[in-house]
Amino acid sequence: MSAAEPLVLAIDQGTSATKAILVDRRGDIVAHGSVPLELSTPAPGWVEQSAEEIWAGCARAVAACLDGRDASRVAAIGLSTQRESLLLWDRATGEPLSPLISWLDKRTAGDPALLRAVPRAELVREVSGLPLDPMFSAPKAAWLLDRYDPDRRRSRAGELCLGTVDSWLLFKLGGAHLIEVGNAARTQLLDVRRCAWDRRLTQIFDVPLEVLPQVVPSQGPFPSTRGLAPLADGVPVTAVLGDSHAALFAHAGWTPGTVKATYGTGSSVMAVVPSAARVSSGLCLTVAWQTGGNPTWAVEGNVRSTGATVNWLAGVLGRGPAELAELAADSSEGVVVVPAFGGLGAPWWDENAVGLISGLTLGTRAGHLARAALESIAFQVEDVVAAVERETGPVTRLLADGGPTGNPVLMRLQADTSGRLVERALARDLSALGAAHLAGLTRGVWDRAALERLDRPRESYAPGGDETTRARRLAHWHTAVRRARLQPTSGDSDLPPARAVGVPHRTPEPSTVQGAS
Ligand SMILES: O=P(O)(O)OC[C@H](O)CO
Repeated sequence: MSAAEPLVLAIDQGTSATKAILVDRRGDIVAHGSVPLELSTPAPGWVEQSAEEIWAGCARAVAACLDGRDASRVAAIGLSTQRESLLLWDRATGEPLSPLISWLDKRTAGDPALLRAVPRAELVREVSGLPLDPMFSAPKAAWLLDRYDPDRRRSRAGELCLGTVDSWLLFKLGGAHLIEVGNAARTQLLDVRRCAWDRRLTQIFDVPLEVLPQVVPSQGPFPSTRGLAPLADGVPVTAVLGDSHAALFAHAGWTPGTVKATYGTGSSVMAVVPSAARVSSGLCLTVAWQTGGNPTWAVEGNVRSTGATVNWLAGVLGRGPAELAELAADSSEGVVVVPAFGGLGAPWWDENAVGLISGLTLGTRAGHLARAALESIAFQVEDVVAAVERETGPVTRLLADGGPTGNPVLMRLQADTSGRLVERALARDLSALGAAHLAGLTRGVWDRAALERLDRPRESYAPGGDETTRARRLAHWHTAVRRARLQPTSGDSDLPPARAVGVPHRTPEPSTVQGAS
């Protein structure tokens, strides 16, 4: 390393792009690089990405970020990655045998790999902290092995490697087959309390232990860089975090009581909890990170469609997503959009919920629909925050990050809908920043006190309106959610059948998850 002030490089490998940032000792982002990433949808419900393209994208993002910079000043590297997505590769050749099956992929809904776990759903949930859902890695692992190693012979012989994106990048960097514990906690194969693979879960999904990576704490040890020009080989990777976990870390959400919401295609609401006690059925229990030997647990609720709803409606109306906020009327005039495009995630976890628009009249205009689409984001996030509040106690402020938070209409709506102070992070790329913060901490670029003091600029939105109006609006939303979750009765036999059933979840009744509403 040169004598000049050290810099930390962070790579955020996400679903739609790979970003790299360079962070100085004050915590300021001094350079960026970004490379878009393709998704392919070869069959209905299938979503794949190319593992080699992901690796190439990381290299290009790093090169773009370091362009014109002194690469020898990079003292440490942090990785933040999309989670749950999974691929299979050959250990000896390092060649991917499969594409990366995205977390968005629903191919395992109704597949034997997932259905054989249904009778053990309660055990799976208790041990892994996660409800059965095609989003998580375990059913993807079973699906991949059923195709590429049906008798599991090559898996048991140690010839194959299953891995999430962090595993893949670490393998490409240093040849070791590892997974960071927070990412492992999202596979549904980990005992979330012991932070170790669980034999009952691996048996349920028929995934031999030999094909799984070694679970490593969030500060490593990880391999150093190799082949990531213009970096010299040997720069240490000193932090790996799941992207949602990394955003919570960047918000300084290290203690119970701080709740963050990351807005993107979907949204993740997450908060650290004091212990790994059982959580309510609407939320997931996960490992936020493991530093200094101790795991920190968090509860998380994933909303499937937030930014995606805006993109969808903008497309339908022939507008750009940014125009939708300008188009939005001051009121939806009773129109409610329930964006259950692929069922509903937290806190409902209902595969069979259908997307709907309710409250249409002959007076409904595009502006009312635009308003209702934005409101659906605020309502869904609030449903999860209310569930988190039941686990952690009063939540008076909500820390927000992600692209859609740049929309002031949405942020004001969130504050008014939630009745909580919303504080939006002004820094871009919070997931990358969180990985940089932890990597710099591990490497001694800053100590804990200096990390706490780093500037975290925010913009605040105080809640407006009164409690009665808030409760009435939420009740109206929940009525529409109940309609979206309504199943046809046998008397509706002249109607087309409900779409293919995924996994029957035990879902909470609206009345039990509305909480304060
Ligand atoms: O790639 P993102 O930022 O949409 O995040 C994906 C999540 O990690 C999926 O759980």
